[in-house]
Amino acid sequence: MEIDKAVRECSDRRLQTKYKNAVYVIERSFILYSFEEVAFSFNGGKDSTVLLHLLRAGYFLHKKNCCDGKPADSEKRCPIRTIYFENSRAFPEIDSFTYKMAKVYELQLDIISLDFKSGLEDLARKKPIKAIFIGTRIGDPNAVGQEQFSPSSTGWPPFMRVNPILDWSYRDVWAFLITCKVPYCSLYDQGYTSIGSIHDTTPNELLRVTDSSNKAEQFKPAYQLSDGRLERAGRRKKTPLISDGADVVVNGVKSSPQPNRSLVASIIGVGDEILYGTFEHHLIISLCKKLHSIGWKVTHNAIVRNDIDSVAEEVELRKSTNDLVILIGGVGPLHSDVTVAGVAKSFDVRLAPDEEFEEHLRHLNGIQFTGDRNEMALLPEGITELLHHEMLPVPLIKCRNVIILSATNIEELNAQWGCLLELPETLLIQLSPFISKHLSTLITDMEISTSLQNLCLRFPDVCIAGHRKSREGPLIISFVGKDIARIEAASLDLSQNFKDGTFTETNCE
Ligand SMILES: Cc1cc2nc3c(=O)[nH]c(=O)nc-3n(C[C@H](O)[C@H](O)[C@H](O)COP(=O)(O)O)c2cc1C
Ligand SMILES: Nc1ncnc2c1ncn2[C@@H]1O[C@H](COP(=O)(O)OP(=O)(O)OP(=O)(O)O)[C@@H](O)[C@H]1O
Ligand SMILES: [Mg+2]
Repeated sequence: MEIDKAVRECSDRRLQTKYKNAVYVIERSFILYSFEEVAFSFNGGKDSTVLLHLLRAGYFLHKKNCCDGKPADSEKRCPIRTIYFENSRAFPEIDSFTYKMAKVYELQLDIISLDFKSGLEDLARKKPIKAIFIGTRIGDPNAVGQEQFSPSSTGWPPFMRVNPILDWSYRDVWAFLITCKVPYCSLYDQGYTSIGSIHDTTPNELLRVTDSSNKAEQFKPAYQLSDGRLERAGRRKKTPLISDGADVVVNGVKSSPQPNRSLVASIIGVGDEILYGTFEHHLIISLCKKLHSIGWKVTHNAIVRNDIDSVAEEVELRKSTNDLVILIGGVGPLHSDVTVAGVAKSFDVRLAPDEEFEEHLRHLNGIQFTGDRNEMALLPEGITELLHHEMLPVPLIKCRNVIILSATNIEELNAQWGCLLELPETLLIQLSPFISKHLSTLITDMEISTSLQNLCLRFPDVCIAGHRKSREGPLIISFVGKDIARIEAASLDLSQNFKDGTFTETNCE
């Protein structure tokens, strides 16, 4: 069988292991379920193309091993029931590739023109389907919590989702397609790295090449994307990020601005040593200043213990009410480094080995891990995005709207912050900056308190605060906001309640 032979004869040990495991899952499924009870969910994408050829190999080997040594009637033919959910938003190239493959390999194609759930309900009524092969891979948004055999979710018709390539990486997918020299949809040679609908998919910007001679813009083929974590960079996010007026560019697509919205962040420092008072956390203060300088509001700072539950609780609390949560501290190989585990727990996912991250760590430390795996390379499964930048020795970890910084000193923090600002996927959009005005006065707190209270009610959009550096020194009233006219109006309003000369403008805070 040509697929089996190509993989067995190649020198890629890792691909051989992945292939062996996937074919094992497929062969066992053919034993567990009769041929009429299984279906293949095929949509012409790269992952389902890999699965198509694994199914062909698995079907052939199953026939050979289980049917009294009688091989399948043809190496090519794989008459498995194949379901394709067709819709008008699919790329024509995907449609035609799907139909072509179905013809070449004699798949029993069922074209379904309903949404996934209704289509599967309809299928369950008409056919005795018990298991469906799907090309889901860890890292796909819907892979969270899935195993190689995962029953369908509550509310869906009952069937087993069989995910033979769940643990395959982007690199494994391309290694397989190229090693086996099988055809794949032409869009992947035009820079598309993951394909959704015509409305939300563009070529991956990371593959763009500009030919300076004729100004033609081209894209390298998908298999040349070196960092598989960015395979979905050409897929537009379903919920565009919010902005406070400037154009927001998400994956190269401009979205309309939402004036006067602001973005909020929380910072969580992890470390018993900070709570004991033996270590001052200058990094958190510095992060506050950095966020403020790009127009973000910091709503909450917390210091938590080096304890998985303490981290998880705090992240859980902050992630739903903030646009971004930044964690700092508790990252590394020590027993007390529990930040990553805490983040996984807060999202209710397990930690799983991340081969790409492991390679970065190995490269950095030259470590030969003694155990099976390096514990530092265990990352929250299905929700982790590695943030790569040429200035970062190891990528930073992002899980949805939570970013984990590994900086231990101010120099490292400055470097990591600089990189975050340059990476579009960090969510750190630069907003219009905050403007502040400070008035200094020698009147007492008692004399000014009522006026300030009323002022706050009239100007809820301006942050008005008073502080003094010493009991005897002047009181400084600060006005902070984004609208200079409102800040001026608030400070004028206050001055008008007192006699001339009561306030002087000052630069110092
Ligand atoms: C054959 C098949 C079975 C699916 N089974 C489930 C399921 O059991 N539970 C579920 O929540 N979604 C299920 N889905 C939906 C997918 O998880 C996912 O929502 C879908 O692929 C849409 O992905 P997209 O939003 O990236 O297009 C299934 C999809 C297919 C094609
Ligand atoms: N329209 C569809 N019809 C049938 N199966 C589908 C459809 N859309 C998704 N699937 C199933 O879900 C799997 C995962 O889809 P996904 O889009 O992540 O991968 P892909 O389309 O194979 O490759 P790519 O990531 O490059 O788009 C597919 O491999 C296929 O099994
Ligand atoms: Mg796809």
